[in-house]
Amino acid sequence: MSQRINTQFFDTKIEFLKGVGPTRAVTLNKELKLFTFGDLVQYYPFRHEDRTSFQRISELNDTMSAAQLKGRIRSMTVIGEGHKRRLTVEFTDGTGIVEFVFFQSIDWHLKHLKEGGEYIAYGKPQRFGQRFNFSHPDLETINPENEGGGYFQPVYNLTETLRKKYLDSRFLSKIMRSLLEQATPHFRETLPQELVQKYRLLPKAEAMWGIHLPDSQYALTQALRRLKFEELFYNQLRLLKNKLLQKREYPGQVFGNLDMLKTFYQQHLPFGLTNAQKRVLREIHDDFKSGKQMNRLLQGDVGSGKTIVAFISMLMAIDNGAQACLMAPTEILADQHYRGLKPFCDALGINISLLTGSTTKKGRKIVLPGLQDGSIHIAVGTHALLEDTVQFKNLGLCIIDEQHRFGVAQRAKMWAKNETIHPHILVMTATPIPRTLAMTLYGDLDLSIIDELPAGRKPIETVHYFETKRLAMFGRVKEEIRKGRQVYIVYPLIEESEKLDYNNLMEGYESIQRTFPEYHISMVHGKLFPYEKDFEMQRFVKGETQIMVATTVIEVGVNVPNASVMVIESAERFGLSQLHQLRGRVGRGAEQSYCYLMTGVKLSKDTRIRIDTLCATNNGFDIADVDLKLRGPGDLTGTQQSGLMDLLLADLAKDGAVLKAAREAADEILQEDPDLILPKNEPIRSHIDSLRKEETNWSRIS
Ligand SMILES: Nc1ncnc2c1ncn2[C@@H]1O[C@H](COP(=O)(O)OP(=O)(O)OP(=O)(O)O)[C@@H](O)[C@H]1O
Repeated sequence: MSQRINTQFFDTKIEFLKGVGPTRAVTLNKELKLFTFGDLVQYYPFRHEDRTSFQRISELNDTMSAAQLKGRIRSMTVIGEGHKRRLTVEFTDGTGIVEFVFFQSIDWHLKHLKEGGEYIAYGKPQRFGQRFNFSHPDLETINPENEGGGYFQPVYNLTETLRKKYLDSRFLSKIMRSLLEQATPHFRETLPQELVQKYRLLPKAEAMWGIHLPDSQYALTQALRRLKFEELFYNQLRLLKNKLLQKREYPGQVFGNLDMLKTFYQQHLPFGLTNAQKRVLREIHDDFKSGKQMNRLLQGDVGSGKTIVAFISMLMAIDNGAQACLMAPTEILADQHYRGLKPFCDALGINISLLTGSTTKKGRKIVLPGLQDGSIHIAVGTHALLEDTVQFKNLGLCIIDEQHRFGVAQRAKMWAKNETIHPHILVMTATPIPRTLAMTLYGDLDLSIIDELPAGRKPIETVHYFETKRLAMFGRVKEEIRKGRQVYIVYPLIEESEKLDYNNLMEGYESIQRTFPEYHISMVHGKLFPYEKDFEMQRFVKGETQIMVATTVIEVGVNVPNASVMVIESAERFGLSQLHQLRGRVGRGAEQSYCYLMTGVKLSKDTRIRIDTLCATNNGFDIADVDLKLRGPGDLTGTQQSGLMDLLLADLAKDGAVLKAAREAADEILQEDPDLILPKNEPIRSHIDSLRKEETNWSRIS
């Protein structure tokens, strides 16, 4: 989120800044989209080089990520020709000799560097034989400003054109200094004093100096903390304020009657609910009683029993004269939910129907009128439910399984299916999202977590096998099948190399047929027609086949409790959360289950971490944390574009503590002053005003 500083001073064009002028201004406009003082001052460096002290050549070692030397050029030699040409420079400080190597801008260096001249050099030392070598070090002549070291050099993102024109980080830090000198009296405090004091934050102006030109590591850390806090505070304030508005503006149907639920609970529920399931149901019921429209995210690890929570929530709606729908991301899942819930519905006298892309015209002719006249109580389906032709008499609850496959737009579409009084929305996800991410991504939803697995589940034992040990793995698989268990063998399928993957899958299938001639095998992949998928799936569900060879179509939600082995082929090609999801297809009954990760022999560092993490833990939330660190939030959710995530400074993988504090602060302020009218909150009001000019995200909020 931009941290716009809205005073006239910051609207001044950068060409008027000392050291810039019209020509450079045009380049900066074009290359970095920097037009005004405000743009420039918010162009933050992405790191700082520690130029506080000098190292001696005799002290250099291999572990240093960078070193700063002060010395003299002994000689310069050009070696090679054409594009193999390079310049080597011998440099000494009296304690030893190092070599600088330049592959580019050789002529420029020859012109500007002088043998015998004294310079300060900064770069990464690398040992070559007896000597240390610096590739393209940063060289400066010694002057009164840099002679003693003692400063941090900010490093800005630059383009090639800028570098060619010598508009480099040093240039930017110079103009930044002159800008900050002028700007200091113009910075407005964007946070209320109370917050600045309570969270011991630097004042805005000081933080702006600190992030560009800190005089110590401490000053930099403090500046970053203050600015990240501000960014996250406004991010959370917006989400919480939205939530507040929604609660205020949108009434919800009240579902107070629980008769059907009690009958179900006493007569039909095949197991006792876990405490976590009970707690979550209470949270949902509290929402249903509140008279406000519910918007809740239900997170639960794989196999934690979300479906039954969904069903009981639907019962509450139906018991009170409303209809409910459950939307799943794939036909297989929709079908599974339908088959799983149908017997319960039959026992309770509830009409449930399935609506997917493969529902026939004839089928639709029954389902659509049934939903419209209210005789069908529950619709289970895929995104086919979103179509305009699907109309409900009184949709009271919409449950969306696996939200991240649906967009926010779809959520809104479901919302509009009841114009009189919007349905309650429950979003369920089995991909645990780290708390920090959930707070920013779904910060406007209430959060319920099922953090407990049903009793009697044994943790899945996960083992990594290199391809060379395949036979040993097959041996263990056989053992399990002999005990009467079933096995999944999953192959990756990604679009770019679909054909290749398909061939792999077929080869795998044949080799499995050869290895297990005595057993029956099902195969499911994306090229099958839905009815074929369904047929194969059902053979496995019924236990007619012992092995299911599949691509990731089975990734989410498939529930066959007798399956106790999951073999993941080419595991290096899957992301961590996806591996966890796949593994979650086993361990759903009382038997000990196993997950075998097959990989080639050469593993990258990231793959190693993924495999080790999976072997070490079954906890989806811990896994999500590692995944966030490995992949970053955008990749994890595919929501980089959503606008919710465009954080400039804060890193959700690392700044969890700041985020928590910022959310707490935003929450406290809104509790006390929901409309932000108290005089002490004036800085917030005027900051939002300036943000609103730039960002539509804020425009709804008054
Ligand atoms: N309290 C419970 N005690 C025993 N078994 C339970 C309980 N709750 C659910 N189950 C069973 O656990 C299995 C997994 O439940 P469910 O399919 O709802 O998981 P889930 O949370 O949707 O997980 P996933 O997202 O992996 O599909 C099902 O066979 C279900 O019947």
